Amino acid sequence: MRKWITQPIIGLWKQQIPGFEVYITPRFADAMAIAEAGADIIAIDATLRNRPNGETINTLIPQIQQELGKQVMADVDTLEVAIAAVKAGADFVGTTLYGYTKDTENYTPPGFELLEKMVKKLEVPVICEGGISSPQHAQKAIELGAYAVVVGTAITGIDIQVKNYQTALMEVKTFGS
Ligand SMILES: CC(=O)N[C@H](C=O)[C@@H](O)[C@H](O)[C@H](O)COP(=O)(O)O
Repeated sequence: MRKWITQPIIGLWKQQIPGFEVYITPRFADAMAIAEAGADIIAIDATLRNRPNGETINTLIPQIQQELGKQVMADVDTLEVAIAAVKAGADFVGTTLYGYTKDTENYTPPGFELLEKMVKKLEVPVICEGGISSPQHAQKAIELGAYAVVVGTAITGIDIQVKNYQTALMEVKTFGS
């Protein structure tokens, strides 16, 4: 992508590491690979859960900024985690993990409530990511003060969308026959 566009790219690397729940850019080594691939902003899981090699957001965020010269987007699930990430130096925070951690498993993205709280409390730009599935959702996020909106599955998840149509139509067929 870097070769074709000049717009800023947010990069991340999902890595499942046995024994750890953190999987979005869990280690500095992962961030390094993303930086080499041409990302301008590196998104990391900024929750306070354990990560490999004893790394923490307090070591990882400054290291990415100082050694790689990249900005950091902190993917968070709660306001407390967002505050800690900003304290550690995060340049952006995102609602990415709202609904995807033990602390938020009873909530469903988009995290508009979290977005509102973060916009009110934090000095850094807040990105609304996760569960944005219509232009109206995106509009609402911006109205609530989001600096930017990330749309994933609703645009790129063609396999999921086809499956949803298939499931819905199978139900009609089963119940209707
Ligand atoms: C929780 C997690 O792992 N989120 C990931 C973040 O990198 C991606 O799988 C999501 O697609 C992205 O956040 C956009 O969300 P949605 O696909 O709902 O628009």
